[in-house]
Amino acid sequence: MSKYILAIDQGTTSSRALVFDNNGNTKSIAQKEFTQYFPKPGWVEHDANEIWSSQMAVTIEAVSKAKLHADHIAAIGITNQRETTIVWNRKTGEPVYNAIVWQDRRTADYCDQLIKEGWEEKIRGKTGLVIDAYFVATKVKWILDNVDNARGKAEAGELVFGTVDSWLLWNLTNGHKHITDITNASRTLLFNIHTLNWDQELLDLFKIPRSMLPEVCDSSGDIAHTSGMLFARKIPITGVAGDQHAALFGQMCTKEGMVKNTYGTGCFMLMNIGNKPLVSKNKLLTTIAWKIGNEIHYALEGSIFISGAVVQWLRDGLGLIKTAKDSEKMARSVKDTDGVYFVPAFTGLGAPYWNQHAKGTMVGISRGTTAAHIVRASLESIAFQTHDVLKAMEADSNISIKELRVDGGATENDFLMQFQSTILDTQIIKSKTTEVTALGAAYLAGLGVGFWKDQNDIIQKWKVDKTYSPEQDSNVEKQLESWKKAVQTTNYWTNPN
Ligand SMILES: Nc1ncnc2c1ncn2[C@@H]1O[C@H](COP(=O)(O)OP(=O)(O)O)[C@@H](O)[C@H]1O
Ligand SMILES: O=P(O)(O)OC[C@H](O)CO
Repeated sequence: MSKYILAIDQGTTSSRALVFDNNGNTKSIAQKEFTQYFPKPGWVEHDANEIWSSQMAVTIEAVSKAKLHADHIAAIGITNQRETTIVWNRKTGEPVYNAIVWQDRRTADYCDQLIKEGWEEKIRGKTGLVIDAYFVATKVKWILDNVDNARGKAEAGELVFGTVDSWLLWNLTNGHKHITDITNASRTLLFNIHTLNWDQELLDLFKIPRSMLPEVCDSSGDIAHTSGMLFARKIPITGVAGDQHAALFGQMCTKEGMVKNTYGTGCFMLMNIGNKPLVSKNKLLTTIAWKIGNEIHYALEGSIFISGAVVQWLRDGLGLIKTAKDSEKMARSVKDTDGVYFVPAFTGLGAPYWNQHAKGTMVGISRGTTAAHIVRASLESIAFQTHDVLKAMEADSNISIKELRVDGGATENDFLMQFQSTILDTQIIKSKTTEVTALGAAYLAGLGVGFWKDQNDIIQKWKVDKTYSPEQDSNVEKQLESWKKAVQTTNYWTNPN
């Protein structure tokens, strides 16, 4: 009877739900965009209640579109935008403030202070992360310090915090479970990735009461059940992982050295590094890829904050293109960028540069520069940022990356994928399923409920759509050199000393 897995994919710009069959084929999909709030420059917020209502709406829609009912769903898998932080009232379930989104920079100055105080090495050692406004802890601290009575209530045990997985699980279980999966926990700056526990020294540093913390669960297994509010039957929730971790699993990068890059709003490259948390010497992050029972995998991660979002900006901010797809035609209409380089540091620069205060910088403009050159430079910037992360990853792991598995909205762009392959001198392999993140969550859930026997059962289902191989281009070195100078210019602009 239960022949399908339902995946809930709560992303930065939209909530999605997908139903997958036993072969990993998509039976139905429903998607709803929700409101982005930008209350001040550098601030990005979501309405946590809208996250939940949009997610609930698409979940019901996906099941009904597939002409199924609750009995047909063997299990639910959850995957989510990571680091986005919500604090809510334990009794009423009401958020005390909007969700502070991963892109939000409001705590950048406080992070600078922590760096000055010399916390970098200790925090990296314990959490695998760098000190940056990107992560959760400083966002929770900001809410406790800035929302009326929040700190007092938190200290009295009245408030709880969670990332988006935790918020969805709370609502799906009607407030019965306050849990988070281990991959999401590993993005908080509060979780020790060696001991696999919340770290008291870091909780003290950020002044976050322990009573606010969710319980940490595995990424696959018996995690929770829906409360019966959403669907008549209580459905088991047996898979939960942050979206990039789920995508690594969905790409079946289950062996050490395998790498994927997801080209969505941002770009996130993850390499499976096996069961040892290798600490990066090249400004990458170490994160927990997944934990299933006693089996733990770590990953090296390069987080690029802006990739597909640059194309949205070309469309909505500059009006240079009508649709994201147009960017390809326009980029191809010129033979190169005519010397224009664009560093799209709209929300600071992530890996491997980590400049919290960076702003977008365009260099090399002349009277002959056209919209097409700017569009092309924007697409190329995605590939150049990916190049810098990949090189850092090779240096850290001592592995020469011969194959990069890719997914996400911007992989629809053939120009970008081909350029990427040439710049990296690496094969780019696009998987057949475009919804790899949701599929990864479905796989984790399916394994947790015995829908699939084991990982080998799943590996065979992974299929290639397209492969891009490097083209001969004598300009690559020169372009990389110019890109490097453009990044230096960006850094100089925000930090002239
Ligand atoms: N043909 C295209 N060329 C370049 N970028 C594209 C194209 N199609 C979609 N995108 C970009 O992909 C992103 C959406 O991808 P998606 O994987 O849905 O991201 P997310 O999960 O972060 O919302 C958008 O930022 C959009 O601009
Ligand atoms: O929602 P996405 O796909 O842009 O992913 C966001 C990341 O999880 C942020 O770390």
